[in-house]
Amino acid sequence: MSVRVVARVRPLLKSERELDVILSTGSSGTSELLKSKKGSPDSKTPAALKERETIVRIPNPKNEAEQFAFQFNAVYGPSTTQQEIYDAEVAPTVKHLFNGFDVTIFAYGVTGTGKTHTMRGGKSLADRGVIPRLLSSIYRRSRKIEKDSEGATKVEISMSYYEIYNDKVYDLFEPPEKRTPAGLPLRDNGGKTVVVGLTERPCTSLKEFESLYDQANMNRSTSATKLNAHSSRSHAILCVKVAVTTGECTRVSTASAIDLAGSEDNRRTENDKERMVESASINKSLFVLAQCVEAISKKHPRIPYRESKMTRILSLGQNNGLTLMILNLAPVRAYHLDTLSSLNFANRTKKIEVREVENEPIFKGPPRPAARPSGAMKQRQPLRPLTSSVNANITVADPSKADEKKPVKAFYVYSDKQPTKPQAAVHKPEAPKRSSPLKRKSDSLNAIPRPAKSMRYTEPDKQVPKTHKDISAAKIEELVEKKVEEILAARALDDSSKRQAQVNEINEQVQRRLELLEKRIEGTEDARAEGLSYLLMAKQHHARGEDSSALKMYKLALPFFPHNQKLAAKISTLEEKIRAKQQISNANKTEETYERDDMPSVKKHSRGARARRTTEMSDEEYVESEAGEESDYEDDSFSVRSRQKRAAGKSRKARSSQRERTETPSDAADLQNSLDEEAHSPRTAHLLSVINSRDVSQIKLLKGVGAKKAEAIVDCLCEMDHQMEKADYAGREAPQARVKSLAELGRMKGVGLKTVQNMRSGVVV
Ligand SMILES: Nc1ncnc2c1ncn2[C@@H]1O[C@H](COP(=O)(O)OP(=O)(O)OP(=O)(O)O)[C@@H](O)[C@H]1O
Repeated sequence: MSVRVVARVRPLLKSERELDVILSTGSSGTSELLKSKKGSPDSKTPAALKERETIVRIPNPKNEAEQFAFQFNAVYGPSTTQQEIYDAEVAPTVKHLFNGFDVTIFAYGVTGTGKTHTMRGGKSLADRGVIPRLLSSIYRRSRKIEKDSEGATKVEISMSYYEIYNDKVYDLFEPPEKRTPAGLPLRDNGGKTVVVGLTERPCTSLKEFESLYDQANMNRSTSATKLNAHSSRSHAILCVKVAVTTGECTRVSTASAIDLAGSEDNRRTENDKERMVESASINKSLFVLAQCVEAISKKHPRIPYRESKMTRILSLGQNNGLTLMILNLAPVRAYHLDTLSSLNFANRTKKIEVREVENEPIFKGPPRPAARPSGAMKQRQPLRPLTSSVNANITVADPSKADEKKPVKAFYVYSDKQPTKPQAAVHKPEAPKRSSPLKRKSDSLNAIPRPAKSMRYTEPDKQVPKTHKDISAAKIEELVEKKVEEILAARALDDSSKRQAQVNEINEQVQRRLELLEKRIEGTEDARAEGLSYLLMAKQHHARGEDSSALKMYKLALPFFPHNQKLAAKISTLEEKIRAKQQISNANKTEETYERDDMPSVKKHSRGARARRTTEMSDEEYVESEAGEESDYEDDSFSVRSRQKRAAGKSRKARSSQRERTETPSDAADLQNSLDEEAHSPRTAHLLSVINSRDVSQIKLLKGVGAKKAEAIVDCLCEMDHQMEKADYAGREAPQARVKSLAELGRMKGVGLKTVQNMRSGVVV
């Protein structure tokens, strides 16, 4: 069965106009624009909705007269309520979940198109999204099953909730302070990707779920961006495990509800540095997802799942069960290109075939008292060698026949007649034993032999006594126990302890090697992500015409892609461009100097006066406002003259503004002194670090600094680099120039001491 893809078009937001609606639905003859406003139901009644549209139309951006049509399993218009979309798309999957099928529901779309609204929804009953409604149905069905079976069937529900933020996995049931910088590792386990060390919380009622879920959502990374006041900065994955136990047979299935972060066009978001890094990571993972979908639909032998944690976890086309994708769309022109690319992505996704495989039931001994943990107890994913091993052999789920089958299956588990097939013991759904991250079928080209599992399997004396205890009540377990004891005794006779020590040693070595390998792989992935984020930032600087910053970013990206000729070419082109710009500006400066030297009013200045002039005249505001006036040339006497003018009391207004802008030598010295005193305060350190970051978006946030001044500062830093390279490094690449003191900052072109003080006063540490 292929992935079911439905589109949901959100209503217009307050800031959007009906005029800008470009999406329509229906066949070409009867196509109707999707433009109802939030809260104003359009002409469609719920009954009409049952006929369900399946086509979305969007104009060709290059030729508006033409339209592209995309067909999905269903299309929901702006007036569709949360209840309607749940009833039509999600409710039917609940019965499959209880029949042992895994269900995956994910929302995909550009930022601000309604993914979180669809998945989580609002607080009111009517606004509740897919997730709370799904949980409500699960609890209702559980109670019904338990009641109908008069207690013979028990349903246990537990859940884990985590986010993938900047390509790192964090447990949302844990407070952010407990997070480690590297996040939680992933492992492949029996064909499924599992997160190691994730908290799994038992959850017995809807109320309990709601409080857990709300609390966990507070740990989720969200921020305001220009396009969405509550933008999700991470992909959030909620896994609800449903275990239905009848007698000794347990069937476990999982519903995964995924709220993906939305792709972002950073030319529109105006993101700052931190948001930009998040955005780069979000865009990268969505790009990899698109590549995976493309590779699957084109039947490529290699699907690049491993290139991002999100795609590894989502494993589209690899997971069994039912998969539903809700494509969220905004109806307006501002999203035109993004919507088109989402529609193309969804169009490819709908062709992906998923195996509709039912999870096999797990055969257990009598339920243990600890099987249903209560309260907020933290339950790590358990190791269950027996259940999984038995599970691997079971074909009949009928509990009445279970007794007949048990001895044979249990015997299989611990018999040493089949030591060459250790996989049976390892292929269990919930035992997160270490396994190679290179295991996936699609990555088989890169796969390396993995002796680890067989080594682990041959540790019977570590596993068996625990399992003995677990199954000692049943007759069959006595048989198994006996058999195991016989085997152990035989091994003991055979100097088994010596062998065991060897096995342990090898096992540890293998484990260490695997860890090293994983670290190396994860390290490479992290490095690549970092490199990509530099590239993205470089592109964004470039697009804004900030060539110097773009060049810096490209240079920072270079070590991550050392053999990328395109990147090297880009860097040298930019260098050329900047050099040419500098030559032009130098030439202009020289011309200006000549002109000034030629002027009769220009006097030779004393050293102190010249320094003062630099200080006074370097303040950009001052230079701008006084441009063309006499002060340009009469600086040495300027402050004295202005005092004289003040005394004469002429044109007070004009002078008072001039007074504000003009520093007397002693004012400048005071200012300089106070800045020197503050030279090593945390505030100064922070200010200098912002300046030295060369990040225009950060610098422009400083008090009294606008975009232009910020860019001028970065340009000035780049010019300093250039001068250092020329003067001290004979044209070789020099380390980045840094501003080391406030005085130095004040000397920069277009800054000035007053500006520095202004900037500094606005810094909060
Ligand atoms: N079907 C809808 N009905 C009413 N309001 C909606 C609907 N869909 C989205 N909205 C509103 O649109 C805004 C953006 O929605 P939401 O935060 O869910 O977007 P998102 O796709 O999750 O964005 P991001 O990827 O940035 O997290 C919110 O104010 C939300 O209330």
